[in-house]
Amino acid sequence: MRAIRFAPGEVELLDQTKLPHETVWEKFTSADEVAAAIRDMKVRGAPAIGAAAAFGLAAEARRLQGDSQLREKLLEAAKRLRSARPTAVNLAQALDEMLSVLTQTGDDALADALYAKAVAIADADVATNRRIGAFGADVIGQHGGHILTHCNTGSLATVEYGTALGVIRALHERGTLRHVYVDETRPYLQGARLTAYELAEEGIPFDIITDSTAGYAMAQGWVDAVVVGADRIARNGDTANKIGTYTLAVLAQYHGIPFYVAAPTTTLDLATATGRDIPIEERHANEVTHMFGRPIAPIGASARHLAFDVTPGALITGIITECGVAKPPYIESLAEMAGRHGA
Ligand SMILES: CSC[C@@H](O)[C@@H](O)C(=O)COP(=O)(O)O
Repeated sequence: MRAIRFAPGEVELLDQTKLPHETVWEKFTSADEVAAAIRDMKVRGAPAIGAAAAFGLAAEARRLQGDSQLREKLLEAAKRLRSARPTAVNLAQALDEMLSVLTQTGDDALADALYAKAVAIADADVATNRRIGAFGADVIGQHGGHILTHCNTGSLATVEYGTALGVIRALHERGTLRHVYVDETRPYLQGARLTAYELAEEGIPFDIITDSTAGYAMAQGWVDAVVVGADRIARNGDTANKIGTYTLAVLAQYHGIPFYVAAPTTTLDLATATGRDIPIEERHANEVTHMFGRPIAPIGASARHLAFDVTPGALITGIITECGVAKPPYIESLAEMAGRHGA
């Protein structure tokens, strides 16, 4: 399953706000259109927004071909794409990679070179996720086959296969997965709408649970391990991920259940010392007070929608990357993973 299709000068995104009941592809031919799609969460998930932004910038270069201010305009477009969502570092990371092309290529070849770079970013993501899946299945398979996950980290959140959901897919492929508990993930319901959709397509057994059921599920012994994705991982292992992840990690520790993060090394932000320095996106309160455009709270009720929280590295059993599984102390093991990636 893929939610991103591309060709020179355009990128098509499967509108994730409409899944699972409507399958609507939208075509974009400019960076600003893609930035809006990222902001509106038509495409979401850290690696997926990185890849979408890369194709958005490539499309912009083709649209502006022949413009005397091509480079300045591309730099401005990259800024607007970068600010579409602030927490997922993959977005900035993919754009930095794209902009590195500008210094190596003349104007005439820029559109082709940027498109080729975007394709390389997308292809690398798929290969990376397969490796995360294999490392993750090795380590999580030891704990048992009942897994709890949060948000959506699958093919829809990446280019294909997924990170935490890639681990779950790999466990299923090996025949060791027994059951998945899927947090519904208020308020955008990425678990209930998107993860459930992907698991159903694969024939993987699962139950959706409300986010607040996780503690009871753990206390009942239903959960052998938790695996989640990440939007940004600081140098010390502190991990920003979908709001509610921190709560799960605290619950997992209380119940003695291993808690894993699965993420590509492109989600590591070693320039950021701790989770305190990670920018946390706050989205419109309407997303909490309304559902599918209809009010569920008193009109005018005040609300806050923090899209992510930060789980301290101390609560994380291991961070599964495509270069291996980092274990505490993360200051050392994450630097080693980044080094292996660069090697
Ligand atoms: C492989 S996706 C990893 C994370 O991006 C994912 O867990 C998550 O928090 C997504 O948040 P979203 O707000 O849906 O973009």
